[in-house]
Parts: sequence; C-alpha cells; structure tokens
Amino acid sequence: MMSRLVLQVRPGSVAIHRWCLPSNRPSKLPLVLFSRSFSQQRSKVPASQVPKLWAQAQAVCFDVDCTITKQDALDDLANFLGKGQQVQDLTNAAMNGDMDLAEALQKRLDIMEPTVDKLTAYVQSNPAAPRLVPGIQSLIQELQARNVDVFLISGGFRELILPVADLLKIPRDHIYANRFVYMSDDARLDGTGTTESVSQLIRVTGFDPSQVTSREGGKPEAIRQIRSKKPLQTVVMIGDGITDLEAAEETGGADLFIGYGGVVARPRVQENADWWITDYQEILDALPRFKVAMVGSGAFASAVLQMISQNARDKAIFQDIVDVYVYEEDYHGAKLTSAINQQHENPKYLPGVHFGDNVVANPDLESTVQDADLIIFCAPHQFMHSLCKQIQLIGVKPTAKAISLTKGIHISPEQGPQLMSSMIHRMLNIECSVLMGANLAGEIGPNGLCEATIGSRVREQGHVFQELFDTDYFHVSVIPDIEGAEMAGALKNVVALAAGFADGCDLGQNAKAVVLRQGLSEMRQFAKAMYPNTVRDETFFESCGVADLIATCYGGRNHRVAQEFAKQRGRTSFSQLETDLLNGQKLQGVLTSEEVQSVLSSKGWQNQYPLFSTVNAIVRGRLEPKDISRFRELPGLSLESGGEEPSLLEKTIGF
Ligand SMILES: NC(=O)C1=CN([C@@H]2O[C@H](COP(=O)(O)OP(=O)(O)OC[C@H]3O[C@@H](n4cnc5c(N)ncnc54)[C@H](O)[C@@H]3O)[C@@H](O)[C@H]2O)C=CC1
Ligand SMILES: O=C(CO)COP(=O)(O)O
Repeated sequence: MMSRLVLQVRPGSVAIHRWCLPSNRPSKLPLVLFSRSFSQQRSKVPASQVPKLWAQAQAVCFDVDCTITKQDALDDLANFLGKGQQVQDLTNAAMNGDMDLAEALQKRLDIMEPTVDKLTAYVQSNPAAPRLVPGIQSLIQELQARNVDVFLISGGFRELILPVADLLKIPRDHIYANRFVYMSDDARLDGTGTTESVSQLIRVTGFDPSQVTSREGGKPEAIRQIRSKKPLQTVVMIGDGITDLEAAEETGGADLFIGYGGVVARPRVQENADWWITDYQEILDALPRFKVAMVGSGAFASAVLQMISQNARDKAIFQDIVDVYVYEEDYHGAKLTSAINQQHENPKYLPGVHFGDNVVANPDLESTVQDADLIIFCAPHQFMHSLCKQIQLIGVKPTAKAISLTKGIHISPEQGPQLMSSMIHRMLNIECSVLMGANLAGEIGPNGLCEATIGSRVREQGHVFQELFDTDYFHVSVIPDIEGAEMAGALKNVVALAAGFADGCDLGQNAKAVVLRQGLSEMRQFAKAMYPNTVRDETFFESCGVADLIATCYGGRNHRVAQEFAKQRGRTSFSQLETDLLNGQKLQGVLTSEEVQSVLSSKGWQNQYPLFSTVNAIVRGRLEPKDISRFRELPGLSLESGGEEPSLLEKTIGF
C-alpha cells in the first residue's frame, strides 16, 4: 500500500524518498524573474474573424483555476491547510507573468507540504459542483453536443481537477495538468509502534517536471500534442492567466484566445485577448445554431418531425424553426401545406400525430433548402433523383450536411446502382449520413419504444444528427457502417414482399421464419458483395438490420400489400393495390426488387440469391405468390422465361 502510493509518480518524474532534504528536490528551472511583454509580441486576431473562428472551433481548451472553477485550487488547498495568504501571493505572481511557473509551483508546495490524508480530506470536503463558475457547465455541454472536443489544460494538479472533469464529462485523456510527487517519511514508516496511518506519513513535496504544464511554454506544447493526435483546423484557448494567453502565442498553439475575467480580471490578459468576456453566456450565444430542413412529408417524415421539432426547440444547437418541403397537393379543397401549418400534423399521411408548431411546411423546395445547415431527406426513393436534380440547380450551403432516411437504391444508367447517400453526396457535393431502423411510422411517439441506427462516415456529423433525432422514446445509436445500414434498410423491403406472399398464401409461421432467415442472409450477402470493404456483419444485428426486417415483415406496408397481392393470386397489380390500400403512400419494395434484380442479372448472380430472384419473378408475374415456398428450387425454376412486358424498372428509368 505504502509503495503503491509513492508509485503514483509517473515514469520520468523525480520521486523523493525522504522529506526535509532540500538537495533532493526536483531540479528547479533557472530563477529568472519572468515578466513578459505580450503586447509587443502578439498580433491579435482581427475582430471580424473572431466570431467566425469561435463558430468553427473543433477543439476548445480551458484553463481550470479561475476559468472553470471559482478559486485557484492550490490557493484553496492552502486555505484549508491554514497557509492561504503566502500561497496566494505566489499564485498571483505566476498568473500575472511575474514569476517563473515552475518556481512558483515549487514554492507553493514547499509552503504547504500536504500529507495524503489532508489532500483526501480537502477533495472530499470540496465537491466539484459548487466550485464551478456560472454558465460553464451549459457552455461545455453545448460544445460537446456540437462534437467540439473539450480539453482541460491546467497548471493545477490532476488530483484536484479530476472531480471537476468527471462532473463536466471531460474524458481523462483530455486533461493536461501537473502531478504531485509524493514522499514517505521513511524513518517513521519503518519504525514500530507509530499510531499514524500511511496516508499521514506520505506527503506532497514537489511536482512531476515531465508534465508539459509544469513549465514555461507548457500550454502551447499541450495544444501541439493535441493537434498531433488529431488534425484540428481551429483550436480555441480560454483562460484567465498569462500562461493561457501564451497558448495562442506560439506556432501550433491555439488559433483564438478568449480571456475570461469573470473571477479575476488580469489587465495584461484583457489587453491581449482576442475576445474578452466576463460571462460565458456571451460566447454561448455566439455558438452556431444549425438550421434544419426536411425534404419529404409522407408518413415517416411526419413521424420523425415529432422528435425533430422537440429537439430543435429544446436544444440550443439547433434553430427553432424546422422547414419542411411538401410536395404540394390538394387536400379537401385546400392545399396540404396550409392544412399542415394550421393543424401542426400531416392530416393526409399521418393523421392524429402532432408535431411542434415550429415546423413550417413549404411547397417551395428552393427556399426550404438553400440556407439549411442540416438537410434531412425522407422522400420515397423513386422521387429522390429528381429532387436531387432540382436541389442541384438551386445549390445548398457548401458546409451543409445531409442525412437520408429514404430506404431504396437508385439505378443510374451511367453510374450503375447507388445508395441514396452516395447519390446525394455525388449530386450535391455534401457529406450524407443515413438513419435506418425498425420505425413503423404509425407507432412512433411519446408512448412508444423505438430504436434507430445512424450510419455516418464522419463521427461528429453522426452525433449532431443523433442530437436531432434522439429522444426518450426514440433511441438512436451511431455506427460507421453507412453502406451496411443503408443496404439493410433498402433490401428488407424485398424480404417483406416475400413475407407478405407467405402470409397471403397461409404458409404458416415456420415458413415465414424460413423466408425471414433466408432474406436476412441474402441481405447481408448482397450488401457485402456490393461493398466488400466497408459492410460489417454486426450492422445486421442493429436496429437497421434484423429489427427492421422483423418490424416490416410483420407490420409494414410492403408486407400488407404483398399479402393482399397473394390473396388475390396476383390478379390485381401492385400499383393498383398501392392506390387502393395506401392513400397516396408509396411502396418501396417492388421497385427495389427490380433494381436489385437488374444488378443480379448484370453480374450473373441470380442463383446465389434464390429468395430475391423468386420474389422478383413473382413481382413480374412469372411465378405465382405461392411459389415463394419453392425458392430453394432455384436454379430449376424458370424465372427468365415468359413475361414479355417491360419491367417496372425498365418503365421507370427507360432502360
Ligand atoms: N412509413 C414508414 O413507416 C417508414 C418509411 N421509411 C422510408 O421513408 C421514405 C419516405 O416514406 P414516407 O415518409 O413513409 O412517405 P409516404 O409513402 O408516406 O408518402 C409518399 C410521399 O411522397 C410524396 N410524393 C408523391 N409524389 C411525389 C413526387 N412526384 N415527387 C416528390 N414527392 C412525391 C407525397 O407527397 C408523400 O409525401 C421511404 O423510403 C420509406 O421506405 C422509413 C421508415 C419507416
Ligand atoms: O421501413 C419501415 C419500417 O422500418 C416501413 O416499411 P414499409 O414501407 O413496408 O411500411
């Protein structure tokens, strides 16, 4: 126990094993009186650039003492030990730049020399929450919600900072701070009969000089280290002291320095700060708020507006108003957009489900998307190419980010098969994530339990969209496998047709389970064949995989229409059934079956996908719905013969 405490000293640091022997202390840096003249060295960031740099910060580094907490922790500890005034004078000398940092640090520790039990008592009697300065917690939460990395760079001590970092949910590897060096009283520890505990016999005698923050230039060095781990274009330093200002002084340091004078206002810091504040609300208000727009207003689009409108209103990261492009149509003698704006629900596609009055339906695509920062695509996939073409002409913000909720693939005569996310990326030149999952529109709401999966190549982007969709009744997780998630979302609609045929022909639950199992297997196989380098097996165990398959095969529109098709033995066409049963909502599975089959045919893979191929033969009228039970007989089934009619796909895209 004794030796473990002493061994908290990190490798490279100097451990002292006896106290009161000055010659054994860590070697001190030269005793130069350190008085910097920053006004001569530093050219400030032009005022016009300051808000822009703040808005685009990718990492924000905070000093801790008097910046995040109301007191300097060492001063506070000194007060606790009854040595307040002596220590405070040295702290001020260092913070004002009048004394070498390492020297001031050592002098303060020399005065205090706290034992471990005193240190522990101090930490326990000073919980983190009351020590925070006003507004800091909200500011850090808002930065984290925007996926800005938050770091602590402090000349204070790690042991005193950890409770604050934990409260603010700052990971421990984002802390750059000093470490104590402990020394045991060997004589008394070795002796017999002492009544003192070990923690009373081990005390702090110095600091670990290998920590960057223990020396001059340590803060810019910490920022250089942060940058070396992850490329960051804009790093901001916030603090109250000269050493914080110094962090923006050197090459590779911070790009912007915000001086905080809410606890102590140091004239030299104030004079040289790019932005001087005394209240965090000022920079909180200046954080960017994303403008959200949605393209699409059918059943699912209307369902997700419940979560989006709530989050846009509740979270400062988003602007309140959510603009929604509505494909205009007449609704009971009026325009659907007017009905939506009056009733705050979509009375045609999802009646009875209310969203916030901060949702504004707009029949004009241009004004809906042109200023948006976050664009949600949720239109049936057959309309997506033409919508993207229109948006391409309008143009979107180059910094806009998109997410596609659309389930389907697009077959382009030039580009071949494409996921919606790649089509959006290619046509609009913006990054596009996807949200897929077991999300039957009519069941989503505050009384439900629902999950979804965001696939995102860019982690930060995925998390911003997670903030937009996630609620206590709609749980969203983020994965990097965008292709796997999107492929699963599109392909399960084909399997849902097979499940509908099985139910329509009363094949029973065992047979339906066979269809689902085979379907899931072909979904994964096809996705991996198309995207061998990125699709992961585990994606199929997420909400976007097996869960969506189950929900759709039991309660979805594709299943319902296919079941009816089978009951009528294929005598009524899918398009007629869609019109009769779905009140304007659109099926995705039939067209997707055609799209998938065109890929299978072009690659000669039909027999490797017996369920997909059998579904397509039924869709085309070359087999009967009951033949779904014979999918194992492929390649014996004659799928390509008969049916001289052009396929739906041929009709749709003019092949
Ligand atoms: N409904 C659901 O439960 C779920 C649907 N999805 C997916 O979301 C996507 C959108 O589906 P929903 O929101 O349910 O739509 P929907 O099928 O309920 O509604 C059809 C929509 O298409 C629009 N529309 C009709 N003709 C158009 C045209 N020529 N151009 C542009 N838009 C036109 C209609 O105005 C309407 O908004 C689909 O890919 C679907 O697979 C995903 C999860 C659940
Ligand atoms: O995707 C869906 C559920 O997640 C809805 O499927 P349907 O389009 O078949 O209704």
